[in-house]
Amino acid sequence: DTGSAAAVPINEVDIAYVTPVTVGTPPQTLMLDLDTGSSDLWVFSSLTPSSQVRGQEIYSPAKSSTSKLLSGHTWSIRYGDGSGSRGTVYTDNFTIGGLEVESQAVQTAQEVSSSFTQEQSLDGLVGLGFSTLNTVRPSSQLTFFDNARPKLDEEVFTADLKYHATGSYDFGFIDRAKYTGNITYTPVQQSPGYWTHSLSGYAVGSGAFQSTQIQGISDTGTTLLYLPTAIVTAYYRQVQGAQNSQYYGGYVFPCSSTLPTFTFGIEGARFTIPASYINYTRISPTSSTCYGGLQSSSGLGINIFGDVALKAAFVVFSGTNPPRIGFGTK
Ligand SMILES: Cc1cc(CN)n(C)n1
Repeated sequence: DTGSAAAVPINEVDIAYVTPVTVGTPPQTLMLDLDTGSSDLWVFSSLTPSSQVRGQEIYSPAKSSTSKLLSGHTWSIRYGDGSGSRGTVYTDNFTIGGLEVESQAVQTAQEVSSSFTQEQSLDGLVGLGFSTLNTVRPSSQLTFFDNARPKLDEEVFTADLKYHATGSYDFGFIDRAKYTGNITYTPVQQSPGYWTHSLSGYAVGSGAFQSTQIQGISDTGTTLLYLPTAIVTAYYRQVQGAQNSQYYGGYVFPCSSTLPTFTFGIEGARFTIPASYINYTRISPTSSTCYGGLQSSSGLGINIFGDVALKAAFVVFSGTNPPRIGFGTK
């Protein structure tokens, strides 16, 4: 089997991407954020207090003839950006792009943090990290990918995220029409549960490529690219008027700046992030100061290859044994 579904940016700066999924019988359609940086599948639901729901679609297990309570099981998750949610668990039929998993653990939110309430276009997340990260207790649950794996033509899923446009997620096949040349693969270290791998180096603009191993996680649920401070300062040194602002919590610069591109390496391959992806957003709608799509990872304890980097490539998440990740030019 295979599946293919859209990845739709939820706002004009691609802060996150959502994908239509269906839960239950008859199917209830929700727009979920497919997140390779976590492993919980959770949804706004009929159990979410109405004071915390602001325009989101909800899953109502009572309206599904195939829902089953996973009795005595709860979950609670906190993301790197401080957002979080918690609740109870049902199993039900779950499909993405025509690919169905029967009896998928669907984590129903009984509480969500304010940033989720404020994001009216996002109805929950589908964790596509390794199932070891799942927070359901007393018994942890499998991700959609792990449940779908036995029926997939190929043990892969791919991400084709786009800048200010709708991209796609595919399951079970690698679509040759979505990239040129070959996919370059590199090993993944699956503990503690992220898609952890290394970049082979970087270049700022037309500068020389610096060969250096940079370990981090490819995380479709994180908006920006977070790298070591030394690399980030070298980048913004090329930008007139750029500064690392305590007030805004990162590098800002005049929106009129000419930004350099940023190139990262995967083994011998090179992928260049256009300057426009790094001119991320105005710090407020009428401001002429802009916030960068490349920021320092020093506060995070981990480097994160988020959407700003991933949307510059066609990415293959391979669940083979051992797992690996592949990047193709598009
Ligand atoms: C909701 C959410 C998901 C992620 C990335 N895994 N972050 C940083 N926030």
